[in-house]
Amino acid sequence: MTAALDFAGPHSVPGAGVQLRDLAVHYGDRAVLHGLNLEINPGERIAVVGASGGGKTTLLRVLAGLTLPSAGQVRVSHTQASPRIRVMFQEDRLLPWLGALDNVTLGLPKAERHRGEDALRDVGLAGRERAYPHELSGGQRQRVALARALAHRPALLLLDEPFGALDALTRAGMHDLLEQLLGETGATTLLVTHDLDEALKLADRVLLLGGGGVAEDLQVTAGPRDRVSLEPLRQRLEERLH
Ligand SMILES: Nc1ncnc2c1ncn2[C@@H]1O[C@H](COP(=O)(O)OP(=O)(O)OP(=O)(O)O)[C@@H](O)[C@H]1O
Repeated sequence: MTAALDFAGPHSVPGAGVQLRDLAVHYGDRAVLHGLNLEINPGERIAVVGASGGGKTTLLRVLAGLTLPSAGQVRVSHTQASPRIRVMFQEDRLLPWLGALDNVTLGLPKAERHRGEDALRDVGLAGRERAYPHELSGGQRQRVALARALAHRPALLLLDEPFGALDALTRAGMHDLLEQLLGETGATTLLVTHDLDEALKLADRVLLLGGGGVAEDLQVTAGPRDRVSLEPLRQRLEERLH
């Protein structure tokens, strides 16, 4: 009998720490990010919000190693020499010619492929291992993408508007699922979102990007995450956003 979450529990990988010092990213002569300093503790769950074009995706891409900074330092520290970093995008980015299970285990070392079925079960897709992406709904495809990210046991999990293309109901279900699964992994998580409710539900700390750097760095206090308790935080973020 395997544990409910094979990628969690005593064998889960601890989260990575992240340090950014004086980070700058220029596109041509335009500085999208500049003088950005940020420290993320291992296992923290961060949401990044901010005006459109403010550099949220750029920050995520720098952490993923997909965009090279123009200046500054990026450090991802971990007990392992090469901590795994996984990214989940708004589009599922599944390979259409592979079934769900093969999509999840793609790129996993042979000895770790057994985790694929457990991961699919944990996202509610037991029995759909052989289904091709075109046979699944948008929400189910994002579940496969989530299973794929988690089956790799990342030390750093980067989520770029992962539910942005889903309808409200499916999205709410994905929030519950992600909240549960993140609680069971040690991964440090950075979620880029336009949705303040999503940010306040899933994160311990919300960063508002603005003016090229971190304009607000707000801790989401422990306790019930109901609308009333979160209202002051939400208002502060709303004011800064508009
Ligand atoms: N590869 C690129 N080349 C040139 N400009 C780019 C490139 N990638 C992003 N930009 C520009 O940099 C700015 C920041 O983009 P980024 O996608 O990081 O912002 P964002 O905060 O994620 O925006 P949104 O909320 O709309 O997704 C935008 O003006 C964008 O057009």
